[in-house]
Amino acid sequence: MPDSAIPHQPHTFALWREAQDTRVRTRLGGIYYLLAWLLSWLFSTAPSDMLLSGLLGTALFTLLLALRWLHRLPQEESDSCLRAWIDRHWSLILVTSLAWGLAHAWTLYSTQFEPSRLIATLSTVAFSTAMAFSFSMRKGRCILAMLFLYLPGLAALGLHWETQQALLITLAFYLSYLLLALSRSHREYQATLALEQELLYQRERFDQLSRTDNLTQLGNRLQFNTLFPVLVASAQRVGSPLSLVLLDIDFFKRINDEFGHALGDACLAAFAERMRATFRRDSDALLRLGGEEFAVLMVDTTLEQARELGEQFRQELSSHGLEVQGRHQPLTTSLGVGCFDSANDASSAAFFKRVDDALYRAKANGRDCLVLADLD
Ligand SMILES: Nc1nc2c(ncn2[C@@H]2O[C@H](COP(=O)(O)OP(=O)(O)OP(=O)(O)O)[C@@H](O)[C@H]2O)c(=O)[nH]1
Repeated sequence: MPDSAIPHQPHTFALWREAQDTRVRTRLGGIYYLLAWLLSWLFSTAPSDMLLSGLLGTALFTLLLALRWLHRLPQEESDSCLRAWIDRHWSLILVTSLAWGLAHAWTLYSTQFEPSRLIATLSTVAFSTAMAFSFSMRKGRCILAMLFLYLPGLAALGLHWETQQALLITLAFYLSYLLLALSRSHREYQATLALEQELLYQRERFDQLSRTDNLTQLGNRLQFNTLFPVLVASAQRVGSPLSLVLLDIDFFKRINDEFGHALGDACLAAFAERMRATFRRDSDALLRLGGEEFAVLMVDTTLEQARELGEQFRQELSSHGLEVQGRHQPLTTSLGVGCFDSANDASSAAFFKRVDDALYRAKANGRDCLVLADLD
C-alpha cells in the first residue's frame, strides 16, 4: 500500500485500520457458516425430508456470504464514509451470527438433527472463538455477536434441562472464558493501534523536519525540489497561473563579515519572518533554497499579482530594513519574478532557469530591484 493512501489524521487512521482489518478478517468467515449449515443439514436424519428448509438455509447463508464479499471498502476515506462502512459491515456480521445462533438452536431442538448436533455445536464454539480473537476491534458489538451465536442454543438446551444440563453448563462456562479472552484481545488491538499511530506520527514528523530549514522554519531545497515539479505539472494540466518569485539578499557577505555569523543568521530568520508577513496566502509556499537565496511559489497567481507582491516586499525592506537583535539593520534584496508559460517552458527546470536569469539580471542592474522573467 503506498504511503499516500494511508490517512494521516489519527482518528481517520484508526477508522481506516479498523475497516481494513474487519474486511480482511470477515472475508473467509462467511464460507464457514455456509459449510456448517450444509454439514448440519446433509448429516441430519433425512435431508431430503427437509429439502425446503435445507435449501432456504443454504440460500440465506449464501446470500450473507455474497453480501460480505460484495461490500467493498469505500473509495473515499473520510471519517463518515469509513464509519458508515464499518456500521454496515457489522450489521452483516450480527445478522449472520443471529442466523447461525437460531440454526444451532434448531439443531438442538429438533430430533431430525440428532446425528449432526455435534457438528452444529462445535461450529458455534468455533465461530464464537474466532469472534473473540479476530473481531475484538469493537468490544460491545463483538459481545453482542457472541451472544447471538450462543444464547439461542443455550435456550434450546434449557428446554431439555434434565438431559442437556452438562452441555449447557459447559457451553456457558466456555462463553465466560471467551468474554475474558475478548477483553484481553481488545486491549491488545488498541495497544497495537496506538503504536502504529505513534509510528505514523513520528515518521511524518521526521519527514516534515527533513523538509524544513532549521534556521528560518521555511521549506528547504528538498521541499522545493519535491513541490516545484508537482505544482508545474498541475498548472500545466489545469491551466491555472503559477508564479515563482526568487529573492537573493544583497551583499549579505558584508553583514557576516562586519557583524558576525550569529547576526547574519538572525538576519536570515528576520528576512523569513518578513516574507511570511507579505506572502500570506495559505497556498503560498515559502522556501529557503540555500544561503541567502529564497523562493515563493504562488499557485493561482498571475505574473502581475506576483510582481506587485514582490515589489511591495522589496520596497518595504529597502525603506525600513530589518529589526535584528534589538538594532536596525539596513538590508535590500534583488528579485526575479516569472509565471509559468507552457508555450515557453518545456519543463519545470526551464521555468526555473527563466526566473533565475531574471534574478541574475536584477543583480547585474545594481541590485535592490525586481526583474520580470523574459518570454521568448
Ligand atoms: N550567517 C549565515 N550566512 C550564510 C548562511 N548561508 C550562506 N551564508 C553567507 O551568505 C553569503 C553569500 O555571499 P555571496 O554569495 O557572495 O552573496 P552576497 O554577499 O549576498 O552578494 P550578492 O548576492 O551578489 O548581492 C556568504 O558569505 C555565505 O557565507 C547562513 O546560514 N548563515
